[in-house]
Amino acid sequence: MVKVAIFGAAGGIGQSLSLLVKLDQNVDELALYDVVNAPGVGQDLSHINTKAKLSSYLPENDGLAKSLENTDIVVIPAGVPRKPGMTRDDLFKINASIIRDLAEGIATYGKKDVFILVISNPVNSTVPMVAEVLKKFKVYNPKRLVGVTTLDLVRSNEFLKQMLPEDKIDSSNLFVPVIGGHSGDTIVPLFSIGCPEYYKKLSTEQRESLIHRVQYGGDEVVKAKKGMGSATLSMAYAGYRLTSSFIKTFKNEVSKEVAFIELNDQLKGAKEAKKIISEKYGGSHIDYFALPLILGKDGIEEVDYKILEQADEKEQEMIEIAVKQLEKNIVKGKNFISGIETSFSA
Ligand SMILES: NC(=O)c1ccc[n+]([C@@H]2O[C@H](COP(=O)([O-])OP(=O)(O)OC[C@H]3O[C@@H](n4cnc5c(N)ncnc54)[C@H](O)[C@@H]3O)[C@@H](O)[C@H]2O)c1
Ligand SMILES: O=C(O)C[C@H](O)C(=O)O
Repeated sequence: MVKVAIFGAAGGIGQSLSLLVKLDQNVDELALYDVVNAPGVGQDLSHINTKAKLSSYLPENDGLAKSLENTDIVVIPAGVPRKPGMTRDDLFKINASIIRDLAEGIATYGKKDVFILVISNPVNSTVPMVAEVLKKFKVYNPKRLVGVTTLDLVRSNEFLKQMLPEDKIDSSNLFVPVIGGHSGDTIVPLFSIGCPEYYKKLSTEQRESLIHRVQYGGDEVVKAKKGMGSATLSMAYAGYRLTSSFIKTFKNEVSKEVAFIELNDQLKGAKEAKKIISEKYGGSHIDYFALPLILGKDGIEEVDYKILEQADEKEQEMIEIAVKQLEKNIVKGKNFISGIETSFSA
């Protein structure tokens, strides 16, 4: 039995992601939760003839608690998206309390071993926030919480293909690790490691333009949508890709993914990653970072820290820049929780 819950299921990402999860034959139950329209979206999806049983909830009548009953995986795309001219950090004001409240709900009503995937921005701050809430409630397991940065990998694969049309690259087969965080300069694509054979072909100008496009790909969509939101369809695809890797762990399948995680000593390779980030890149306070990881039935089984040393010279400079920004984002998320009393009783 695998049950997935989606918080913010009636939104732009939420609806498409719910559709993709409903189509997954490894899912037995899908619970939708939103402050608006979840029953409508749920009714619609419930007509699809796939295995997953649908349920949908609004906050009233203990909706949040019910959506979490026996839930194995919670995916969170709840909150507001950017408008042109905004940074992801500008979303903090509104999304921080939404994410805190949902995390308190998970801590209170969720299974102890639930997997939590956070999509809501700013990811660099919302993930530390969720961890702090779970720590406060003494239910935190660092192997089971990730921030979703998969869209950065998806974009890297696709933008590289678009830059080299003659090579007829199948971008669905590439794996460009994108490390660091999920905003601007904190997004560090490692093309030299993911696809050296193609990266070698690019001029310095092409490399710079490709990296910039990956770092600011989100802005392209925000601009094109002219105030009507940010990436939803590509994000649903990326979010489903990571969600499906978590779903597969219930069939004892192991996957390699990249996600934004706490570099907690309980994770194999995390201590080494922290040491390198501190000594080589000057990030002595960095305890969250997106890195390649192995996912298995207990969640994150291993973190690939070696990649931090394998990056080429330019990429190493980018990691150094990312670390500085990331530090501020992480502290901001943690401080938000430590400064506020919880509203649920533990
Ligand atoms: N991690 C990434 O790569 C990535 C990519 C794209 C978007 N995002 C982020 O995902 C979030 C959602 O984007 P979207 O385009 O789907 O926005 P949206 O406005 O279309 O949908 C958000 C949904 O969240 C719901 N919601 C608000 N408060 C809630 C609460 N307390 N509980 C449950 N649901 C609640 C809203 O009712 C809405 O249906 C944004 O913060 C956006 O920046 C992240
Ligand atoms: O750009 C945004 O605000 C949404 C998302 O983080 C993205 O990368 O598309």
